[in-house]
This record gives sequence, structure tokens and C-alpha cells, in this order.
Amino acid sequence: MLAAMSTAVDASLPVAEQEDGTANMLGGKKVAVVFVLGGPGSGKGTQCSNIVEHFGFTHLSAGELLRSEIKSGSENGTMIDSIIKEGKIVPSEITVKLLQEAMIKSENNKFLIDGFPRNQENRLSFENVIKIAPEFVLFFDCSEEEMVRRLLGRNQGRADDNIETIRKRFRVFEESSLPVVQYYDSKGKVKKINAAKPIPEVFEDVKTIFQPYGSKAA
Ligand SMILES: Nc1ncnc2c1ncn2[C@@H]1O[C@H](COP(=O)(O)OP(=O)(O)O)[C@@H](O)[C@H]1O
Ligand SMILES: Nc1ccn([C@@H]2O[C@H](COP(=O)(O)OP(=O)(O)O)[C@@H](O)[C@H]2O)c(=O)n1
Ligand SMILES: [Mg+2]
Repeated sequence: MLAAMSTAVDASLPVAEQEDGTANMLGGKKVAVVFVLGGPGSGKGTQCSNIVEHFGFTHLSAGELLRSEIKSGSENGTMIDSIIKEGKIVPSEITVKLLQEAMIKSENNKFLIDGFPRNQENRLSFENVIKIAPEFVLFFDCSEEEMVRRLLGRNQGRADDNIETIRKRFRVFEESSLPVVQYYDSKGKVKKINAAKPIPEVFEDVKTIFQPYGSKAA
């Protein structure tokens, strides 16, 4: 079983290519990207940590990169901070640049890009600047009622985890992020997970999806 899993690895990832048939290359290496989407509180970050541990991906959370940018005192920090507090989406050029830098700096070639693309502008900017097509989109499906409960209990001191901003984030998710999921679904690239179950049960379903891409060891 283990041997079978490890032989599958390098042969199977990266496999995606761009629409014109060009390989997904970045800084001289062939890379694989999985976009991880789902409403605020659906469990993206939690499951990404599990995937990192079991399947050797590097986790890049767009939201975390933006929050670090605020903390670093960058010239865009104040603007990013007020956009996040409003639950809106930061201009793509900022987010794509942060993702690009992180991917180039990493020695890994398998990336989970969490919370991105959150709107069509994000998607097009990534396509035009980074020019990597995702292997697939992992989509966590969860009711708003459950997501509110999780966000209000998250306790990470986030400025946007208050009920007023949470409501705004849900609307932005519906209006701007779901169309991105629908776009990839029309291309047969979405793997949808029922995220309303307990964490280990959700991960069982996630594992089934990542199993063909091999274990961490390989
Ligand atoms: N399946 C789950 N069931 C219950 N709580 C969960 C589940 N997945 C995540 N959580 C909790 O919900 C909160 C939000 O999860 P997180 O992974 O940060 O979501 P996201 O990145 O999608 O906003 C965290 O406190 C996390 O521990
Ligand atoms: N692609 C992205 C991702 C996050 N963000 C901002 O960062 C906030 C937090 O994103 P996040 O992914 O950390 O939030 P969760 O869905 O994990 O709760 C979002 O509500 C946006 O304001 C963005 O502008 N663009
Ligand atoms: Mg998150």
C-alpha cells in the first residue's frame, strides 16, 4: 500500500498545464498548485495544515500573507488593514505579488494556495502574472450558520472575526468568490467537500482526493 502510494507521487504531480499546453513553470521549476476555496470559517486553514503534514505541500494562505504585510509595516499596510476590516478584497496586484514571492522563495514545488482566487480579478491576475493553472480547486462547502459559529469561536484575535464584518465577508464570498468556483467547475476542476462534519471526518474525504498525489515521504 505504502509502496504503491509513493511510486504514484512524482509521476502524478505536477500534471496540469496551461490552456495553450505550456507547462506550469516558475523560477525554473515545474510547480503544482491547488487552490483551496470555501466560505470564511469553512475550515480551509485547518485542513491545509493536515494536507501539509500528510502530503508534503507548502501552505500559502493569501489572508496570512496580507496580515503579515500589515504587521511588517509595509507602505500598503494601512490600506490592506482597512480593506480586511471591511471584509472586502485587496487589489490583486498586491496579493499576487506576495504569493509569487513566497512560491519563488520556497524550495518546494507543491503549493496549497488558500483563500485565493477570491474574485475573478484575483484569478485573471494570477493567470496573467504567475501563469500557472491549478491542478484542481478544493472547495469546502459549509452552511453560514455553522461558519458563523466557528468564526466567533476562532479566538485568533483577528480584526475581521466580529459579527458585523463576518456578515460582509459572507456577502463578498457569495457575490465574488462563488463565481470563481463556478468558473472552475465549468472546466471540471472543482473537488467539493462537505465541510460541515467534524475535522477528522472532513480530512478523511480530503485524503481520498490527495491520495493519488502521493504521500509526504516520496
Ligand atoms: N470541521 C470543523 N468542525 C468544527 N470546527 C472546525 C472545523 N474545521 C475548522 N474548525 C474551527 O473553525 C475555525 C475556523 O477554521 P479555519 O480553518 O480557520 O477556517 P477558514 O480558514 O476557512 O476560515 C477554527 O477555530 C477551527 O479550529
Ligand atoms: N485573496 C485574498 C484573500 C484574503 N483577502 C483578505 O483577507 C481577509 C481574510 O482572509 P482569510 O483567507 O485569512 O480568511 P478566512 O476565510 O480564512 O477566514 C479576507 O476577508 C479579505 O479581506 C483578500 O483580500 N484577498
Ligand atoms: Mg483561513
